[in-house]
Amino acid sequence: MAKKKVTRRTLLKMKRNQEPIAMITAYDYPSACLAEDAGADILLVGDSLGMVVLGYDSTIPVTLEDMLHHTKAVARGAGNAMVITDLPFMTAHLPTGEVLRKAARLMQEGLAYGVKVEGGAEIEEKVKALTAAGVPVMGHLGLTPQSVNQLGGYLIQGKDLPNAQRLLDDAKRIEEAGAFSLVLECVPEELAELVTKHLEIPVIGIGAGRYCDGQVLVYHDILALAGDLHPSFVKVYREAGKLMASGIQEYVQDVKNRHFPEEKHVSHLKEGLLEQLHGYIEGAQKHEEN
Ligand SMILES: Nc1nc(=O)c2c([nH]1)NC[C@@H]1CN(c3ccc(C(=O)N[C@@H](CCC(=O)O)C(=O)O)cc3)CN21
Ligand SMILES: CC(C)C(=O)C(=O)O
Ligand SMILES: [Mg+2]
Repeated sequence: MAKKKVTRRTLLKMKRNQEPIAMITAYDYPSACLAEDAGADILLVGDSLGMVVLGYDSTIPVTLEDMLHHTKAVARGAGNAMVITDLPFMTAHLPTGEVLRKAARLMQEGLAYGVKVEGGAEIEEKVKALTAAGVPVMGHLGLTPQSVNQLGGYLIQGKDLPNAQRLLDDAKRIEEAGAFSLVLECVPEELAELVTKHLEIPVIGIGAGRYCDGQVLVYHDILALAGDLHPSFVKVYREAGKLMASGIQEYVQDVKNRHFPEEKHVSHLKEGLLEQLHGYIEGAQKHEEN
């Protein structure tokens, strides 16, 4: 577990000291407890939960109510780690009052520390408004999965000069709008390094190479727990999915073969009680006959 409550100041200090920031997604109480106990600095309640937990094939259908439900559970498992929740699809493009109200619900009801918002210049004013209202904002640039239908797939971003320049400009604008950190997803390592050096706020990469201030991966990806998605930036640390599948298969077979439950899993009636119950049943049957 991180020694002290992680705040935006902790993360700034880590960047200055070149101490890597470890972030991982968490979606419920047990995943939050495991990540917290492992010493993760930030738990991200990512809208990827739509794909790895709720079974949708993108993050687009995920609602604020979904995010709230999972954020509450994660907050109960988080000790010192910072809990950040994704604003779901379209939220940041609503009128400012509505954006503030939704962010407020994630903090007041969900107990999130702050929110993460996908986008650049087009959401700059919303980042300013959130920041002014006391909502810590984490930006998210590069591959922004909520725009998958617009982007044409989960593709590496910022590969040519105009797109790389736009990413650099967006990053600076999001920082200047008040964001306390930035996620950079699926961009070439050299570009991510430039952004990281260019910004004062911590940059946390996913598929963005080795030179960001921190890294984030999806919980289910590092444990090979789910999904048809196998992004090339993922490192599988444990084949937990296989372990779980074999355990569940064994249980089902044990039930069908009557190998479960065994004597040690059962309780028994006290001496004599069974005979009394037999007598009771016989008495009831006689009563019915009469
Ligand atoms: N399980 C999971 N892990 C994630 O990292 C993740 C989600 N779900 N859902 C929401 C988004 C979608 N993400 C993705 C999904 C696929 C790729 C992917 O396969 N990318 C190709 C790059 C293709 C190219 O441009 O060359 C890759 O090979 O990594 C990347 C990010 C990241 N997020
Ligand atoms: C992959 C991370 C950055 C994310 O946004 C999510 O999990 O939803
Ligand atoms: Mg997300």
